[in-house]
Amino acid sequence: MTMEFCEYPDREMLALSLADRMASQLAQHLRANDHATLCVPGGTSPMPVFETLSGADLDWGRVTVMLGDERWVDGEHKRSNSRLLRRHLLKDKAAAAEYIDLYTGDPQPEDAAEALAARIAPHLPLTVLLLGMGNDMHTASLFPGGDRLAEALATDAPPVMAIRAEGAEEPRITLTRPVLANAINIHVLITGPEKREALERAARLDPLEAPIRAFLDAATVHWAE
Ligand SMILES: O=C1O[C@H](COP(=O)(O)O)[C@@H](O)[C@H](O)[C@H]1O
Repeated sequence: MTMEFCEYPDREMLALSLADRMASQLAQHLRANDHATLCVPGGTSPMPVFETLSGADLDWGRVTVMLGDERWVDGEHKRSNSRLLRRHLLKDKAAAAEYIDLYTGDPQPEDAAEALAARIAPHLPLTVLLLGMGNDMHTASLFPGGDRLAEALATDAPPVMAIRAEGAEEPRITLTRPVLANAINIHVLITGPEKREALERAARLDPLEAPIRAFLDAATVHWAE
């Protein structure tokens, strides 16, 4: 499989079109299955997609939503990915979705990884996965230089792992390569020239240097200036 690249005239068009595509994939899955799982990134880029998706006409009561990674901070902290999700996605029609919060309140993410793996297991494979990417080519919390990156990128990695990296401000919890790469539909959302250049560079590198690389062959990349 090779990466599909979609370029949009502006960020608004990107958000509308990507949200529509993700909603269609979830709806199609729900026509043949009882449940669907939507996995999304944190950070700032996906906000407009969330805003549109939250109003999508879907049977949200049969959809489980989770993040691909979380910063180990309280749910009300300004850097919490869950906080962003609650404000921009889990509202309107999407308020009916089940949400699996990766932040458990345990002192360290290591304390929570095993229980989280058991919690997400019945919801796999992910039906629709949206990934973001940092300028350093990290995706989810798979950071270049992360203390357990090689383990998290291994094909036999545990589904959920704690990870620490210089580029991350706080300890993280992340879904790992086997869970992410096994998603039925994979989308990558990036905006701006710097991220486009980083993505093009990542395509020529090893996942250990550019973790997003691990998912590109099966992904549709969505980009706007
Ligand atoms: O720290 C994170 O960063 C990436 C990219 O975020 P953005 O703000 O540049 O869009 C995000 O995909 C990841 O989920 C998040 O934890």
